[in-house]
Amino acid sequence: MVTTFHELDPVDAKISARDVSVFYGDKQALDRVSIDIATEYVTAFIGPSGCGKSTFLRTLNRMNDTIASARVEGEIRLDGEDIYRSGMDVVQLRARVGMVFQKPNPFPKSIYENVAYGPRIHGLAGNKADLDAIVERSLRRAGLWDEVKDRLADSGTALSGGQQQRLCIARAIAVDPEVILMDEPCSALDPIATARIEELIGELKGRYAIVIVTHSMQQAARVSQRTAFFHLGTMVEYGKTSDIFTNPREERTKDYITGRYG
Ligand SMILES: Nc1ncnc2c1ncn2[C@@H]1O[C@H](COP(=O)(O)OP(=O)(O)OP(=O)(O)O)[C@@H](O)[C@H]1O
Repeated sequence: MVTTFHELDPVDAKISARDVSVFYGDKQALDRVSIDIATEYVTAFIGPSGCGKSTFLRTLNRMNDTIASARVEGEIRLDGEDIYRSGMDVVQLRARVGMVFQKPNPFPKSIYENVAYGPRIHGLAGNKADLDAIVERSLRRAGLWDEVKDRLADSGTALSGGQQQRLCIARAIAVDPEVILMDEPCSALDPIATARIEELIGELKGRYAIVIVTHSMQQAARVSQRTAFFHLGTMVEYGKTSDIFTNPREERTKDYITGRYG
C-alpha cells in the first residue's frame, strides 16, 4: 500500500515508524504504516471508525503489549532507539511516551497523589519539596492549578470530566515525557471542556511531541499542524494539516473530508 506524502519541511523525527503492521490473531488491523513524527508539531490521526488509528497510536508506546492477541511487525524508533528491541524497559518507555485516554481515568486517590505517583515511582523527586514542586508545575502546565490548589487532598474522581482529563494530562506531564499520545481525549467532554483541552494542546505544543486521534475533523484542523488520514488499516495520506484539508491528493481523503463517509 502506497501512502501519499506531501512535501514536509525536514525536521528531526522524534518517532520514526517504518512498515508497521498489526495483527489481532489472524486478522490484520494495520498494513505497513510509515511515518515520522516531530516534536515541533501536533500530529492528528483521522479516519473512519475501525481504520486503525487507535491501534497505530498504541504501537507508539507498546500499549498493544497488553492485548494478548496483538502482534506488531515493522520498526518504531524513539530518538533512533528501537522500542521493540528485547530488553526495552516498557515502564520507562511509557513514561517517555505518555498516554491520555478517551475516558478520563484518574486513580481513585487524591489530586496530589494522581500527579505525584509517577515521579515518585520513577525516582524523580529527592524530597517532599521537590515532589510538591513537580506536582504544582505539572498542574500549572495542564491548566488546572488555580482550580485545585486549595483542594489537593480531594479525590481526583470528584472533579468534573474536563478537570479529570486535565488531571490525566498533568499526570502524564509529571514524569517529564517526550511524547504525549491522546486517544480521542475530548470524546467524553462537553464543548466548553473540549475547548479548554484544545487550548491546552496549543500551549503544550513544541514542548512535547503530541499525537492526537480524533473523530472530529474540525478538531484536527484546529489543533494540529500535521495530519495522517487512515482508511481500512492503511495510512492513505500524510502532510501539513492545511494541505490535507484543502488540497488532498487522494480520492479517499477527499471523500472523507467532504463527509462522504465516516
Ligand atoms: N483488542 C482487539 N482485538 C481484536 N481486534 C481489535 C482490537 N482492537 C481493535 N481491533 C480491530 O482492529 C481494527 C482497528 O481498530 P481501531 O480501534 O484501531 O480503529 P480506530 O480507527 O481507532 O476506530 P475508532 O475510531 O472506532 O476507535 C478494527 O477492525 C477493530 O475491530
